[in-house]
Amino acid sequence: MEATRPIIQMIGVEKSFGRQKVLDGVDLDVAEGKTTVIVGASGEGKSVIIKHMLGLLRPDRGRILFDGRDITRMKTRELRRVRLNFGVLFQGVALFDSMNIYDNVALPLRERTRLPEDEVRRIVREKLAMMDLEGVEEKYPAQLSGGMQKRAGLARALVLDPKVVFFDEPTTGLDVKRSTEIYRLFYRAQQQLGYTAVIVSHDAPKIFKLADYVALVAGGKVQACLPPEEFQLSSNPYVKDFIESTMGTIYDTDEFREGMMPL
Ligand SMILES: Nc1ncnc2c1ncn2[C@@H]1O[C@H](COP(=O)(O)OP(=O)(O)OP(=O)(O)O)[C@@H](O)[C@H]1O
Repeated sequence: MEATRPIIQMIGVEKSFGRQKVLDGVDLDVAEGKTTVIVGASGEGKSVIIKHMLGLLRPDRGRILFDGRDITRMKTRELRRVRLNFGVLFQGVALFDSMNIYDNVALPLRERTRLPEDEVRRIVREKLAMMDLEGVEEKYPAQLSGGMQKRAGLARALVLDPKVVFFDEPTTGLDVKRSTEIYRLFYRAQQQLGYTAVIVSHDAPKIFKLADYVALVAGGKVQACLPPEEFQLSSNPYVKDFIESTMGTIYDTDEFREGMMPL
């Protein structure tokens, strides 16, 4: 894979909540235009890492750079401008129930830009089409399936053409078919729009297919950030543990069983 420059860098980031030290020197480069998937056991600090990248949490120590600029030292106004580069889809961040899908997706454009309504309409339709959601503009969130709601949320996250899209637990609550659909559309949209993706996921090892890099968070640090094939061969003990604990899932998949048949 060709080397790409990091669009986000975390350097020696430490963070405690009370007496609990969650991040103990996190170093992580997020490669521009690529997909970095953050994995790790529950409670290891994956979401805390994302919140630092977004500037929602400030580190006790260390720096976080976006495009080479230290966001930990920015004033609120400057940080707000930086955040215009980010699209966010968090677990549990729902659409507004009282607005139809069109208005939900149009909201960031109306709040953050002064585009005329016909331009807003063009962009909203384009993003909904990208998520295979034509014809739902007038519907309200409650009238859509869980998978469609997530896709509408993704359309909204993409509406300002962000440089980086953060996706925390994208498929929570969805069955295998619907979660595969989300990943497929996410991948297709990324091919078209070229954004950098940072995904927190429990879908290992399935998610490895989507990843350019897999970053494992354990023991307060990023233990490894490697392309999936190298990640699976890493000799780092935390990575080996993680791979072993997810191996069960690998053995359970159809592809694996089919692959084993000839033996
Ligand atoms: N604002 C906060 N105040 C206090 N503790 C927090 C706060 N945010 C996170 N924590 C703690 O930090 C730890 C890491 O949380 P985090 O949500 O990042 O884990 P995670 O790896 O994303 O877990 P999961 O996979 O279960 O979502 C947890 O013990 C959590 O309770």
